[in-house]
Amino acid sequence: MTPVGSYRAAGRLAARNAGPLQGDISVPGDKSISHRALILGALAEGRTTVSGLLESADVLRTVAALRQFGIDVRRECADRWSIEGRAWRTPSQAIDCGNSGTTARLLMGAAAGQGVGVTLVGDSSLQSRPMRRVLDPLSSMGLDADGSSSLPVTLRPSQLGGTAHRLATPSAQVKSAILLAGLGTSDRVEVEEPMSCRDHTEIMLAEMGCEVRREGSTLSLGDRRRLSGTSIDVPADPSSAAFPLIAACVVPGSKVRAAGISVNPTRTGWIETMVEMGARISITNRRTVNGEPRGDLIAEHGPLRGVTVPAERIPSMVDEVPILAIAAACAAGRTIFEGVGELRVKESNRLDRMVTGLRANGVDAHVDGDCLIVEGRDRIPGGGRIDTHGDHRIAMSFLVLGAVAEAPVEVDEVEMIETSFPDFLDLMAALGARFDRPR
Ligand SMILES: O=C(O)C1=C[C@@H](OP(=O)(O)O)[C@@H](O)[C@H](O)C1
Ligand SMILES: C=C(OP(=O)(O)O)C(=O)O
Repeated sequence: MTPVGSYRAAGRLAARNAGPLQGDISVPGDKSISHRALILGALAEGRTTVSGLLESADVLRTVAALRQFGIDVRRECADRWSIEGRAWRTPSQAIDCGNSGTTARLLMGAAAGQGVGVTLVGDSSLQSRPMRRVLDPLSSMGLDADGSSSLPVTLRPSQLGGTAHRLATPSAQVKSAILLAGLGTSDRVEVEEPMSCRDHTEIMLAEMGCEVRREGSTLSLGDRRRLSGTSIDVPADPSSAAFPLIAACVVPGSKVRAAGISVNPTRTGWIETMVEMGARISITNRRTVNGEPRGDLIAEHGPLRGVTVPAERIPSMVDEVPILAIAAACAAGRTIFEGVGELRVKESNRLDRMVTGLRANGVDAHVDGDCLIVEGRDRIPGGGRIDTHGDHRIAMSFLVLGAVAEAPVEVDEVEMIETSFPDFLDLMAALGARFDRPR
């Protein structure tokens, strides 16, 4: 194996156990809040400025898309973006959402509400992800769209009315699409969520002056639906922070600190789960900025035990299940993740990828219905080669496993880590992780 100089290159990469991970890290901005800051800024009257924006491939897809809708979105300087809200224009060409489900689904809602037509396309992974869950409620509001259940999808300019929609799956993307579409009508717009899922859209709508009410599990838009431009500071992404912090929990002798991480309760299911497993993770310096709670996190190595994670908690940790499955592999006893069927329709079938990858590294895991079951071990043999199916969270999860396994763990591709966490490899290397380019 040849040691890697710059970790940002594409291709295969192996991670090997090189001892403790230690240091302070600066985790990039939250992906969900970054998409929303751009889209809501484009829907607002006046100028919105954003600091801490995540400059990852997925978020840059949203930037490019908004420019196609005629919005002036600029990177003013390092760490400051501006968006001048205005009426949206019908784009002259199809919008390529790349690998980003959030871009595709939130833009469907926003474009429908703006009464503009658009064709949305995506990469092969995004083309295989379900879009009916967004198109059905938008159609019930009066959207005229082609009949397809996946991308490419064409929306035609439509005048929307109201809806009272109960989410069939606890999806923040679907909830957000309906609320954004609802900005284009004065009719009653209600969304009922069976389990609470990330609430960044509601929080940011309210911050920008839109009336959003919650009664129990039902959200509704009030009469005031005009947004005013504002300043947004994006907290660091807890879904990205989970990789180095969980790595610190499983690699003996490690201690990692990360400041300014979103600790919005709709995102902290992974911290709750790790703490239940016995992990030494603490949150200090809690504060709220733009209606979003954030705090400083410290994670240290310690013994973990298997737990059962209830289905109701999954929406608050839906993107962290792969890295939590790595923690479960290092825990004493069995961990059961209940109600994780949604992982089948992410960038890859993440249940299948985790089971196959864990087994390739000597860890027993299986799926039973919608449950993922991982049998923890006190030593991880490693030595597996992972076919990531182009999924960033699968690649990062198994590179973390390599930091604790006896033999290196190799992933087939690392380029797509750019979609959510462009600095992941360099940040892990700065903590002491070692990656090699397999010959
Ligand atoms: O709204 C969002 O920003 C997101 C919601 C989640 O998807 P679902 O809405 O499909 O659960 C999550 O997996 C995705 O990474 C980001
Ligand atoms: C599922 C994810 O994102 P998206 O739905 O935006 O593609 C993710 O980042 O894990």
